[in-house]
Amino acid sequence: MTQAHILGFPRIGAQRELKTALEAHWQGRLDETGLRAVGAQLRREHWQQQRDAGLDLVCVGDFAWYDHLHNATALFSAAPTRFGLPRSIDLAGYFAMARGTEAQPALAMKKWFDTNYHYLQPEVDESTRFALNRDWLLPEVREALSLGHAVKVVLPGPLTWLWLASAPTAFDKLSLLSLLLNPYFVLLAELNALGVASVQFDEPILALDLPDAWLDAYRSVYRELAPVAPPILLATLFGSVAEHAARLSELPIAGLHLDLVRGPDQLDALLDHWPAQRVLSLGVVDGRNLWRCDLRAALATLRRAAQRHPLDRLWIGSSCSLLHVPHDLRQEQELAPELRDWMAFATQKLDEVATLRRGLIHGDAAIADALNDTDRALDQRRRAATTHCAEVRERCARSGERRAGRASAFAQRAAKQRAALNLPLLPTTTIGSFPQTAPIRAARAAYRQQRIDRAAYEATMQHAIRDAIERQHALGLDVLVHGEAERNDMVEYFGEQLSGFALTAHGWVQSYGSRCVKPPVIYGDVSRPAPMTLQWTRYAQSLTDKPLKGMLTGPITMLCWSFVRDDVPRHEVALQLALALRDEVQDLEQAGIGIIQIDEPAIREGLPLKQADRAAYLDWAVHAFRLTSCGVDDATQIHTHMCYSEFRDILPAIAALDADVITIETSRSRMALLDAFAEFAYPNDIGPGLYDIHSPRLPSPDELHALLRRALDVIPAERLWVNPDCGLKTRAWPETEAALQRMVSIAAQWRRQLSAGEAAAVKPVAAETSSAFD
Ligand SMILES: CN1c2c(nc(N)[nH]c2=O)NC[C@@H]1CNc1ccc(C(=O)N[C@@H](CCC(=O)N[C@@H](CCC(=O)N[C@@H](CCC(=O)O)C(=O)O)C(=O)O)C(=O)O)cc1
Ligand SMILES: N[C@@H](CCS)C(=O)O
Ligand SMILES: [Zn+2]
Repeated sequence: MTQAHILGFPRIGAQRELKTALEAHWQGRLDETGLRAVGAQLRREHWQQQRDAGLDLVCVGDFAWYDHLHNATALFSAAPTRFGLPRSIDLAGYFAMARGTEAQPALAMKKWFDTNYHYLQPEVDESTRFALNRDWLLPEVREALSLGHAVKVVLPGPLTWLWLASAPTAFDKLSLLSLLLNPYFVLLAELNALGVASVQFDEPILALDLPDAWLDAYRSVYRELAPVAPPILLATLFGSVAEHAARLSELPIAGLHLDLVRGPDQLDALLDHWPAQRVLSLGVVDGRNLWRCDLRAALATLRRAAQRHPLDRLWIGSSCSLLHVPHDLRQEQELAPELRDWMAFATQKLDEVATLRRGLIHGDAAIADALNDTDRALDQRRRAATTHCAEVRERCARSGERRAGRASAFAQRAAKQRAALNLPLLPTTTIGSFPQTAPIRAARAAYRQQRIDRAAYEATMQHAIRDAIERQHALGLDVLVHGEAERNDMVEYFGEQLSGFALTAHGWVQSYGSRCVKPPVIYGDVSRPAPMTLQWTRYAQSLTDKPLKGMLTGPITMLCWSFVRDDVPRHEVALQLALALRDEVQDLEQAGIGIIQIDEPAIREGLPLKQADRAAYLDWAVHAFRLTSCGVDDATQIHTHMCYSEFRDILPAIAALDADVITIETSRSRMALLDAFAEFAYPNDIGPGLYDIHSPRLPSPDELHALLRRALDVIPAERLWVNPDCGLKTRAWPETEAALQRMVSIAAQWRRQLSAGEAAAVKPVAAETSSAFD
């Protein structure tokens, strides 16, 4: 029977109930029973929503306390031995790996393919062994079955889990595959016995360029698992798998899911190969963006498929999990009705999927109201004057004619900057944000709710900035920042001030663990009506004689971390953003700000998954950054910052950005990334992150010392900066100051020794007793 389903639902809750409960639990204000009750309630509500919308199956296994890949790590008892956990991982052990402990840094956090969601990276080596832990997943399956739902269990495919795991360099992870299949095997047999309707194996790695050995492994995996499992739906997502059509058709699986939003052209290749007696699930409702589905276009695609594949074996779905979109558009009462009419959040997408199923089976007449309403909204969007600005288009056309670049080469600029800034060897700095304290957030909430006026709000922000400057003075940092107190988020803040952007009030999307972001929506041409950061930066600089780093979010990060219009190519939107931000850079320079950081943490994330598409992206992404940054004088120092991504494969593009200084995340990988920068002979200054800011764990002086020493082994001291690996907004002041104090002190020791030519003799400062682990 034609079935309607989604690949997963957001778990954080319409009111971010899971976030609130998790943070209360971590702070000791909610016990495990209370936390579990919140999780169970959310699951119940989300299953009921799927059922009420008319979907044929509900997803079980998409709920996670922190991350769904980490759930599989717990389910298969694959904790790295360094955590010293018992074989059966419990909730406390799960959180210990996610957040780090006094003794152990957390698992590395990595970007989930090209999304802004972060997964916890499993760690494997030749001693890794697996066993099914029945405390995970199975109780949730029983929960859903007992509520009478038709259950589709969602699991990371074994090859995706293994591919994403980190391992020692020379170790072949595939050698663990047969061991990993054992617990899968046992689990699938149990799911079968429980009466689960289907198991969805998410295998997003199929959208990458995979080595043959991994592609070959698909056959043995699914041959082994299929005989004991409920019907297996292998879900591909985030790109086309057309080149694997023949190979996938040979797998002994019941169904295949295609992401037709990211890979619309793959349908024909799959229809050529995919056997008629098996299920083909077509992901036509976009799980990555919030634009309303063009129901007629989606129906046309489905009908084209139905001409070549039996209708009762066609499923209709979301392109990927709805994890990446906010919960419910009905909460957005403050959004302009015109704009709201163009959108669909997760809840509305459930209806879209169900409507498409009805339309496909019963014809247009059965969904006439929905079709007419969509036609009206989409037509209105196409004709809207608010999306088009002739001035912006003309400026972009003019700017596209030339390549942007700094006036002089790095060496000449560096000399002028040294003279202008007068910084010591191994300058110390931070990445931009300081703790977003309760009073800061409360003042912003009060201002938003009009309980305080603009003057009172600004006074609170100025107070926070003054406080941050004083603390940085006391710590002895060399390059100061204003601390970003006034920013709710590094992307949303700019979105609020740029034309062409709209903001939601409740459009939260999980980024990692309990942390959420509210991506702004780019619906029209982008421009900058007025300076965005000048006032705060000037104020901060007025409080110090030290250099103060201006702080901007770069064009590619603005693009990647927003919901972007789908009626204009992404490279054009990037160009518009670059020109708007370029104006801000120049205003900062004119105001006497000698160092300007343009954050581009998302530049790697935007990289297409397939090699063949990468050069074109990197070309326009680098151009956008250079256009933003290169209009300044040689003596103005441009910094950039990147975090939580694998940068090895884009080092030439990173070098082509030609930022004078780059700060990067390296601490969770213990500087492994820095080796890549060194091997590539990265030419400009580097600040490898010396400690992980996403964990409340205080770095020990020994660790800081060892990491700085490793950095000095591969980067000349004259080009090395000392900093944490990302902004400090998620931390509290006591742990922030304690960590920075250690960092500054280690830098000072090395500086003294290097100046005295006695590098080898440097010893770590004595370890302080307490740890700020909370
Ligand atoms: C650097 N990172 C970022 C990514 N993406 C972004 N868009 N931004 C980023 O900074 N991707 C990669 C990483 C991910 N890292 C993080 C780190 C931290 C957070 C985070 O802390 N998120 C906050 C929400 C931040 C925010 O928008 N705050 C607003 C609203 C706060 C709020 O909830 N207010 C309450 C009232 C509170 C009160 O005190 O009364 C309300 O409105 O109901 C603000 O400060 O005004 C989080 O809480 O999860 C995310 C990604
Ligand atoms: N300047 C930002 C960068 C985060 S990636 C911050 O410090 O939070
Ligand atoms: Zn960062």
